[in-house]
Amino acid sequence: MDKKADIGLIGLAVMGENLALNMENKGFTVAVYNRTVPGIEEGVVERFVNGRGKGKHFIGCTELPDFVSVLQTPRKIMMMVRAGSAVDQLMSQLFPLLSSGDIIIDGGNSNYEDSNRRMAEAEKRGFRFVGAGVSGGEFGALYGASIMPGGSLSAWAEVKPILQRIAAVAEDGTPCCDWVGPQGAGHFVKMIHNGIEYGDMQLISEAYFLMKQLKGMDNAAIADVFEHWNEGRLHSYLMEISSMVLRHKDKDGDDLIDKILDTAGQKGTGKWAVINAMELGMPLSLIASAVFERSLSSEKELRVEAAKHLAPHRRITAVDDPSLVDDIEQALYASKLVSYAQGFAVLQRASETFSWNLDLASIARMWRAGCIIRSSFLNDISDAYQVTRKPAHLLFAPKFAKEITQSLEAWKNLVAKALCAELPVPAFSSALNYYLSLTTSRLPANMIQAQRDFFGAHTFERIDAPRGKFFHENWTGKGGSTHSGSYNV
Ligand SMILES: NC(=O)C1=CN([C@@H]2O[C@H](COP(=O)(O)OP(=O)(O)OC[C@H]3O[C@@H](n4cnc5c(N)ncnc54)[C@H](OP(=O)(O)O)[C@@H]3O)[C@@H](O)[C@H]2O)C=CC1
Ligand SMILES: O=C(CO)[C@H](O)[C@H](O)COP(=O)(O)O
Repeated sequence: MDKKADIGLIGLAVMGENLALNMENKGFTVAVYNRTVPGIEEGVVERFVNGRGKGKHFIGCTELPDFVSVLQTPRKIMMMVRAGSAVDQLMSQLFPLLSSGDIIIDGGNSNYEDSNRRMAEAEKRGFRFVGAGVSGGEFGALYGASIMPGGSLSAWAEVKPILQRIAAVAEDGTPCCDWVGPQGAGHFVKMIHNGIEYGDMQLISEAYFLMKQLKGMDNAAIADVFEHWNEGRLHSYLMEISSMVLRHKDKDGDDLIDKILDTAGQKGTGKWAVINAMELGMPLSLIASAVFERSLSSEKELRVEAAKHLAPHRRITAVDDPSLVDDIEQALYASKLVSYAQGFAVLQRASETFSWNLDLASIARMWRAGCIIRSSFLNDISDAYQVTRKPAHLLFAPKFAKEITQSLEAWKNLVAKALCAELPVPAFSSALNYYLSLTTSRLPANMIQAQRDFFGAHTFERIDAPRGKFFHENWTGKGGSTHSGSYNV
């Protein structure tokens, strides 16, 4: 063999295959491996090396020992396989084959807690581990993705020249890949990215639904609006592809969108984002509404039954409302602000809780190109955090504070109109409720505290006593003075 490979890539499905091609195109020699499952998954490596990889600098391997042996040391092995047990299985197959200092990169959508554990397991054996969130889908993988690496810090210098070369490049020339932090920080950041992706997709779907149902617009007219919005502050990849989706015809010349079943799938990262936000005590309510709406959408048969039994007379009549499209634009932008503010607040809390020292401005910069949520708006978020005194909440950044207050009137009207027309807008309304709660200095939580103390002696704080001093009331005169602990979980 003439030359050893600069990097090895395991998993030749859509992401792995395209990342391998991207690496080779940037001048790296890449060893590729995919498992063989007799009778089910055979010949994957041969098909790739003799197909899209033909004549290029690939070393195809069908056995892991061969694959490991053709890599330059310290070895850099990137796995692009299904998250979960497949990653653990591969790592335990690799461990006996590796040498001290070798680096395993997990580029899949792994759970960050698994990455915490895997880094510890790899380091215990003298290896290094990088949990790298990768976003960009098929085309990002091929032409430039957003890559969020974290884990064993000493590995960064080794993997940086490759990961930054295959990353997308933002308009200012910066690669959309930088070191995120220790342990599973890279996968945590990718998880929040995906949660935000869920939120953006749900918001665009609600905008589409309102234009279709409440305004009676056809797909081409909605596509025109999306294209127009894409030239302004709502510019984003998801907005761009949504207009393309709306114009796409099937083989019969019909709009394909109208023939797609209304049940959304999900592979877990949105759900994890919400679970982990809850663990951290953070309100990620817009993303939660997007996850739950996907779950409800998948209950198609139940919804059809419910529509028949509970709302048999519902008829949505299109209204001639000249301001509706503008109101939707304002509601969409304001809701998007809420969603990103919530997502970044979770990142901030995770950074403090796990001592990760996340750089929020750098994370926003990494998401400006290559990834699914890429948009010009991320420049504004990066600017908001690139100041000496960071805002305690993204919505306090002067630009966003001004924009969200200016949108409030249209946003309220839109949500009210949608609900009065019996059209569901879970993300628009969740965002509005969050904004209203956030800006209400006295919420009715005093009632909840009183109820908790009444039934379980859970104690409460008083407005006329210092914070942290807890009281218990003998509400009925029949209880004792013993109270429960005042901890929060
Ligand atoms: N698709 C996308 O847009 C994106 C995906 N990702 C993540 O990248 C990773 C790869 O995704 P994608 O390309 O979509 O494909 P899949 O998520 O469908 O993963 C398929 C790959 O995993 C391999 N695999 C599955 N089980 C095992 C196992 N037990 N041992 C070894 N290999 C196994 C498959 O091998 P085989 O062919 O033999 O079945 C195949 O190479 C996933 O973690 C995904 O979440 C990240 C960003 C975007
Ligand atoms: O990571 C991604 C994009 O960033 C993947 O495409 C992911 O599969 C999307 O999530 P879901 O399948 O749950 O919609």
